[in-house]
Amino acid sequence: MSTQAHFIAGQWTAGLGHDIQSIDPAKKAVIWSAKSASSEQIDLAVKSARQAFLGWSDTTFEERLSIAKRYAQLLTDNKPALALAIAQETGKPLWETATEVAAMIGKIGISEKAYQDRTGTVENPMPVGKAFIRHKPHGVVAVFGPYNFPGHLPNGHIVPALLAGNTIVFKPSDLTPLVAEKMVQLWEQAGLPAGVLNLVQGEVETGKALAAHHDIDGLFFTGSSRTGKLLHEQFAGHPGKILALEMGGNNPLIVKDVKDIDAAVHDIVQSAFVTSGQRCTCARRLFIKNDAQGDALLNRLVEVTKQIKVGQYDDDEQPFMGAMISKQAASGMAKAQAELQQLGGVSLVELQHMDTESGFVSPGIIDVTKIIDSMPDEEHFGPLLKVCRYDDFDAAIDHANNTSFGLSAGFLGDSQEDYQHFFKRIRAGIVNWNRPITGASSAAPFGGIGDSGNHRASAYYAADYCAFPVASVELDKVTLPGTLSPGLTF
Ligand SMILES: NC(=O)c1ccc[n+]([C@@H]2O[C@H](COP(=O)([O-])OP(=O)(O)OC[C@H]3O[C@@H](n4cnc5c(N)ncnc54)[C@H](O)[C@@H]3O)[C@@H](O)[C@H]2O)c1
Ligand SMILES: O=CCC[C@H](NC(=O)CCC(=O)O)C(=O)O
Repeated sequence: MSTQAHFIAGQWTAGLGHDIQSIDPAKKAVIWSAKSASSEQIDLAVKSARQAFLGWSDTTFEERLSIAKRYAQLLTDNKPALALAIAQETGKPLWETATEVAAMIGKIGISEKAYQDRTGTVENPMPVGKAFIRHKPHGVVAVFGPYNFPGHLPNGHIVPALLAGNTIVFKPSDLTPLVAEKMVQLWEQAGLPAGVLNLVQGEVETGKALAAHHDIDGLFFTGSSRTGKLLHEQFAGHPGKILALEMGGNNPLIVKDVKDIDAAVHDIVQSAFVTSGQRCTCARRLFIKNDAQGDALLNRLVEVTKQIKVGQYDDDEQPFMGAMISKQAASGMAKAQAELQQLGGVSLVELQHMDTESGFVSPGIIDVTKIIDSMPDEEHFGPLLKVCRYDDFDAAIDHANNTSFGLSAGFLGDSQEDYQHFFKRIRAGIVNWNRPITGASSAAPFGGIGDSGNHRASAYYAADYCAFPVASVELDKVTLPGTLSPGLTF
């Protein structure tokens, strides 16, 4: 339980807003409760970040890095406790939340390299003087996190933003306040100066108030396309503010001519159902060739899916899938399935909301071949895979591209020529061959096109949106040029 839920100007403070709480969706227990930040407290958090900015941006990169390294060490020391908190708030199994903490630790080294590589200083000789390319932090930035990776994804904005010299007001998902609190406590222990990282907790209205604050210089957002678009509209007319949007997807996976059916089924399951389908990169639409091999693959997929273990995050024998984030999210998936069935989709494995008071759902597969042209282009953020049978490879690629999103896409097939054909035509920011489309590397850019992002990829390229470039030509004395412009006399 937490009462002092907000971290403003280096002090843990009780909220002055309304009651908020965090519920463990697997055990159905309240695990955190507090009061949200009031608009005055949000204002104080921005002011504190503004006050801390000059001092923080004046520190050297090495000084900032040494604090980030201490934070990485504290993450390592506290790995089991943080992995448990993530599991409790999200329902994700412990095997998976341990990998989330590992990704958070890995982010520090990767961001250090990315900072040097993408935003370091370049010096070029000139006939007179020198030319420099350097980078400066934007100032005060707001970081918004989603619930599905409550540690790793905000961490993916916070670490590079701090290394670049920005100060931050962090607004985590209202579904995962406990993890945010623990993260910020570790930064505090690592020795981050007061005001450099502030935490305000609350629901949508907290997000709205922070996003609307006149004194933020930018906003780094990971979340749904719906919210991202609202923020984009809100930032219209403010070209001076940097907005990085990491949003959802309606990601396709095409299978064609694979020899090893089990290997393909493995990659499909890993793409569609890991994290109970709650990854932005999860496969939502699966295109399978309409032939005997396609039939065999689909039968095997159905068989394996029915055997997927769903269970408690702390079960001794770990499940593949834990609970979804909330009972509402789980019933939302059952509703989405019912709507697709109503449109003419045929369930091959029915998704079940296993206990309506919890977030547990079993994975589902629905054949949407007959409604592929009429079904809504929506991200159903859970373990429901839509299957479409195709006769023609190019038509399958056209269908795969028939979405306003463009985050991840994959091809499973043994022909390199087919993959190259697919690669040329498919429109997405992450395109994989014979690998799951989830599990993207932090050492690569991560972002999508269309409704999936605004061309500010995160992960390795997060460095790019955390600083702006400054070009300088410099000479250590004011000097008359050797050759004067025509018409000038000295
Ligand atoms: N591309 C990526 O990197 C990526 C990664 C993870 C998740 N996602 C996407 O995130 C979504 C799931 O996360 P979510 O449900 O937490 O997203 P969400 O959009 O509901 O919430 C994200 C954050 O925005 C805040 N927020 C919500 N409405 C707001 C508003 N009107 N104004 C200001 N702030 C507001 C929330 O409180 C939260 O902190 C999925 O769509 C998923 O695909 C994308
Ligand atoms: O839910 C969306 C993120 C999914 C995750 N992507 C990453 O971890 C990107 C790498 C990074 O941000 O460091 C995935 O692909 O599974």
